[in-house]
Amino acid sequence: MKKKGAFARLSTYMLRHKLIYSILLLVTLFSIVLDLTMAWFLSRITDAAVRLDVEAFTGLAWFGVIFLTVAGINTFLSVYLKTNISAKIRNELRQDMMGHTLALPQSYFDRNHSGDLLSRFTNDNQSVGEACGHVMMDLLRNPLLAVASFAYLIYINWLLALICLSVGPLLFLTGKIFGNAMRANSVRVQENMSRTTAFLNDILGSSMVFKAFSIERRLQKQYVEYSESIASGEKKKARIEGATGAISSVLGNLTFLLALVIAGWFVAKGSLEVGAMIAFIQLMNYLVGPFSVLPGLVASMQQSLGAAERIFEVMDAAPEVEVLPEQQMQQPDFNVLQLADLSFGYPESEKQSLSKVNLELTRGKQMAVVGPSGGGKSTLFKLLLGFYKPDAGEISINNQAIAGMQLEQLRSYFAYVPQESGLYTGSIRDNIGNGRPGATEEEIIEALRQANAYDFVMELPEGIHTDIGEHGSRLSGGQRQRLSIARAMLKNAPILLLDEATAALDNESEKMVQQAIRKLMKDKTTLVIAHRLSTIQNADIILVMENGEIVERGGHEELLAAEGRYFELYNSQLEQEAVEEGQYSSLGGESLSSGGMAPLKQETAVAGTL
Ligand SMILES: Nc1ncnc2c1ncn2[C@@H]1O[C@H](COP(=O)(O)OP(=O)(O)OP(=O)(O)O)[C@@H](O)[C@H]1O
Repeated sequence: MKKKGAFARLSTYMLRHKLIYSILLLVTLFSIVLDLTMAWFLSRITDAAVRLDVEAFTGLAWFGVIFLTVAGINTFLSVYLKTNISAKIRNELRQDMMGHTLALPQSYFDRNHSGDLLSRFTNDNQSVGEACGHVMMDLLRNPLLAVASFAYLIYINWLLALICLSVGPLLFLTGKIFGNAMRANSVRVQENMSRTTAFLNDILGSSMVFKAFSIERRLQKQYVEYSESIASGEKKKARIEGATGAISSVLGNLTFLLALVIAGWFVAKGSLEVGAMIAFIQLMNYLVGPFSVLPGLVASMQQSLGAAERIFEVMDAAPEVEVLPEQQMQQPDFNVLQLADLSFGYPESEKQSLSKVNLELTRGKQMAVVGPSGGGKSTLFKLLLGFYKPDAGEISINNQAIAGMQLEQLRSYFAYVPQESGLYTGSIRDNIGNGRPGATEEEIIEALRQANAYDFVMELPEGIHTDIGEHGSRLSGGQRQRLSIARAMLKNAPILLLDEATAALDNESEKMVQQAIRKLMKDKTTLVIAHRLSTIQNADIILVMENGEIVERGGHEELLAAEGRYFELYNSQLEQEAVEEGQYSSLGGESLSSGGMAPLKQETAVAGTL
């Protein structure tokens, strides 16, 4: 039933190309006429030869030339149109799928592996394209060819025709049995391919990790397993195809010999001409051939419908927006952001990640959220940006609940600097330009200046047009962060959401990043997740989050004086940094970064305040 659904859905794409399909249908029907004409032509040549009719050969030769030319043109049209229609439908499906994927909520991306999605965009898309072109037209052509050939055979000699037809069901049965086995196997191969793509996606995107941990051998071993599972499926496919081919060919040859013997007998008896016998043999191939290819085609179609289902599964996933958002050009006014009794647990988790969170952030204030890992800090940001909806409680901006806002309107209040810089392959200009569409080169350069990124960008071979590689891999961690900050600067939204990177940067780089952050925070309302408490001592209010709850709040001095959770965190960080600094000193105080070793954190907790 599901398969039918997939076919009906696919038909809506096919119906958009009625004209091409109509021409393709005519070309296909004409190819059948040409096949029958070929049988007729062979019989004429044979008869002329048997009758020693030399004169007839001139006309037949001309006919042959025209026939071959027409057949050639028809074959060209058929192949071209089938490939063309496949390409068109694949293109439309890809675009629709991308449009939908971009509209999917964050929860979808959290649940599904990007490699699996990738395989739907590529392998499944290709399989569906083939179904809409070659497979479908061959499914139409083969039965029609068999019927037309059978009619012609009956016209020549009905008894012989019926004898030949009797082998058809046998061939069909063979094809069906093996077709089922083939389908089950190809589903397994497809699943294995999808798992392998996901695996490749993970490891090829993190080459530094597998190198640093020296897990190449383990990955190779794991990949060998994946690759072997695909190969074993393909070997099984070869066995099934081999067996189908062998049985089909034995049955086909048997039919051929049978027809030859019987037709020869009719010729010897004088009730069939030699030319008719030749035509008969040719037609018989047209009659029997489809019986052996049809089950394979049906299996192929079913496999493609399985692929279509996987594509439609993505398109059926509930989007978070009906229409892809437009980037807002106008800065909205902002006065106050409020969270009232906000509670939230991730859909697949029983744990509450946020529990009755209350806060108020007014214009121009700087608020910092600190706390142990897993406390709920990033989750808070995800809810603010509308990636997830709260289970209870409310978020409001300017006293308007965000639940009633368009997502693009909500997101226009925030400039987000994520922990991972979130840069794309492409030029620096394009990446920073994502902050505001249509930004001029001067504006981009100004943003780079403010983010302390201008100098290093100008030193790159092509300046702002330099390609930064996958996720900015050709840049240092600090450079990536500064570009991410420049992008947020360009957006110039009223509230800055800054998820401070936990990655250790060398001193110089960190100073540059901190300066950039300070500029970014100037005159801005800021909500910052801070991992280094030293960076937030000037914040107007500090919230300590633990187990999804705000367990303490207040100014830096106030919280230290209270000697509570913040005090503990602060002291433990001081101790840790003192230990690290001790380690650094014991190494002779040389520049670790210049010595080629991993940089240790050297600053004390009070340094580098914002
Ligand atoms: N997509 C998810 N699905 C299920 N649980 C999640 C998901 N993301 C986070 N969690 C859980 O929610 C809780 C809060 O996580 P969150 O990422 O908000 O912590 P955090 O305070 O930002 O931690 P860190 O400082 O390490 O970044 C954790 O227990 C975490 O395991």
